[in-house]
Amino acid sequence: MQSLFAAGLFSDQVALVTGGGSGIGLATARELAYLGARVAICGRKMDKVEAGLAALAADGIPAERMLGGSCDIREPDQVSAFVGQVLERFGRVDVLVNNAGGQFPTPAEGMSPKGWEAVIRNNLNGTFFMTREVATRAMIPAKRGRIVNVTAMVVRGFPGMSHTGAARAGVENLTRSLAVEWATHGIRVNAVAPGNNIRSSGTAQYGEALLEVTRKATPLMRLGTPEEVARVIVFLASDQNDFVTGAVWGVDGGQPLWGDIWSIPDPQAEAKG
Ligand SMILES: CCCCCCC/C=C/C(=O)SCCNC(=O)CCNC(=O)[C@H](O)C(C)(C)COP(=O)(O)OP(=O)(O)OC[C@H]1O[C@@H](n2cnc3c(N)ncnc32)[C@H](O)[C@@H]1OP(=O)(O)O
Ligand SMILES: NC(=O)C1=CN([C@@H]2O[C@H](COP(=O)(O)OP(=O)(O)OC[C@H]3O[C@@H](n4cnc5c(N)ncnc54)[C@H](OP(=O)(O)O)[C@@H]3O)[C@@H](O)[C@H]2O)C=CC1
Repeated sequence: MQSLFAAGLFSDQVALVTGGGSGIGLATARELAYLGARVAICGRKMDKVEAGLAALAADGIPAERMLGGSCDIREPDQVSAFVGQVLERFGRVDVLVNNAGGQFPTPAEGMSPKGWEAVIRNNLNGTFFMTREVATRAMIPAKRGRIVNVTAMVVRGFPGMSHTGAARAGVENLTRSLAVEWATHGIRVNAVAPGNNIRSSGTAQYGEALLEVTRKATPLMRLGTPEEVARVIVFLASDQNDFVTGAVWGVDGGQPLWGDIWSIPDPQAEAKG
């Protein structure tokens, strides 16, 4: 592979990427590993994690520089066990990419309390549990860390998926709070918000028709790639990013600025006649 970044940028560093078995997480783990990092990836399903490890191996990353494990970020005990495994194997964590997440489309009025809670736990709680664990056990003691949270494009709300809109907005606010609280510990905390227009294993489940709607609502008139998102994550995770913290960077082809991104019934259809 070719990288925008200098070879060896992450030598001697350890990166933990949640949801690193597929999509944006895998593209991020791949680039970090290519640049010299030892990488740890996790997900709920071990087959996905194993496929991710196999993809990294096929790219020439040596087995001793990677670790995969099953970990549901919603479960503090599993988070603690996985971070323990990473520390036992690699001894440190320099970079944490909180990429794991997801939701399901549903109108708010049809959402059950359990459905709401499932998505808040998956995106907001899980991110906090992992972040706190890595910070307290690795980054704060080392007085050094780079955390990048992957959110979503929620500046216009998220009609049709209000649970994830609320959770991602929560993560963005958490990003700002921790950037301040942990500046003194040498930890930078940023977020990357992919547009709802990245072609990945994740968006594949929404189908080509919806992807086409979202492509047409993107000023650049194309879908983005996981690698394009990964590049921004990697910059924010690097020591080249010396003066950016508490920021939320969009990677979205201009999507927040224009167009209907998501086909929900027109809320004003009746009024329009
Ligand atoms: C291309 C066009 C634009 C697309 C924009 C999209 C932008 C974002 C893209 C991405 O995020 S890519 C990543 C994609 N991957 C996913 O989103 C999948 C992630 N989803 C999950 O992992 C799970 O669904 C979940 C959110 C973690 C929930 O799973 P959990 O096991 O906790 O739930 P359950 O215990 O089964 O159910 C709890 C509760 O939630 C309701 N529910 C769960 N799934 C669905 C569903 N698919 N549809 C409707 N409702 C769902 C379920 O009914 C339960 O409630 P009760 O019925 O018991 O009240
Ligand atoms: N692609 C896009 O257009 C957009 C993506 N995003 C966000 O970007 C991130 C990456 O998405 P993308 O690569 O596209 O999709 P993927 O579905 O490929 O990636 C999501 C990854 O997260 C893992 N994951 C999900 N929930 C958990 C959990 N509770 N614990 C541990 N791992 C979990 C999944 O593995 P497993 O199922 O095995 O747990 C999977 O590997 C997600 O947070 C997604 O919501 C946001 C906006 C747009």
